[in-house]
Amino acid sequence: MGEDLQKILITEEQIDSRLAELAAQIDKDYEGKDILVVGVLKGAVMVMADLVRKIHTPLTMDWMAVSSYGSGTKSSGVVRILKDLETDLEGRHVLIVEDIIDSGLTLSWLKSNLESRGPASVQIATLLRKPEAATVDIHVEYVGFDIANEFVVGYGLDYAEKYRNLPFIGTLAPHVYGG
Ligand SMILES: O=P(O)(O)OC[C@H]1O[C@H](OP(=O)(O)OP(=O)(O)O)[C@H](O)[C@@H]1O
Ligand code: HPA
Ligand SMILES: [Mg+2]
Repeated sequence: MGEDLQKILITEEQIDSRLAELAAQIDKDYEGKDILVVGVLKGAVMVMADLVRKIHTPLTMDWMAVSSYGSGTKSSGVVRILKDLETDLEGRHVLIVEDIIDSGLTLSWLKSNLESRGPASVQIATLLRKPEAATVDIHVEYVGFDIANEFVVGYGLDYAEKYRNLPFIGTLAPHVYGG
């Protein structure tokens, strides 16, 4: 797997300390409330697992699976629900946890979908964001790192379902894409 990588963009240690900062901010902002943390499968699994363990505010977890990428590197723009939440959102403080905001299409669709279910609030936490790739304007409360507009893998992020288990964020060598 090593020869598939071009470079490491964000190390395991950098991810860990940035998530601790985000968790501290979340604890401050949600003081006195219960949070319903919604993880977006499959990419957000690692962020979700590591972030919630650093949050001290009472919380429950639920999962949603949506997909807009299929097996390629470009968003199709069509978001499909593959698995819905099991929780009633009425009156809940919802915090969506994502691995990455790229075009923003997935989250902008997901946020309005969840907002239509009567929650008290819906906010977003994402490990990564690509400001140059945004095609929709979406307000995000908690951002781990803004990165350049290149395809990244690791720490939950895949290319054709591979590399999710890398403990860091990296970029792929051109030969992996068939280049
Ligand atoms: O901002 P966007 O351009 O919409 O891209 C971001 C979304 O795309 C990826 O998910 P994907 O649909 O590939 O599913 P996965 O999490 O199972 O990999 C990623 O995990 C985000 O959910
Ligand atoms: O850069 C990316 N890498 C992996 N999956 C993704 N889904 C959206 N953007 C990306
Ligand atoms: Mg995802």
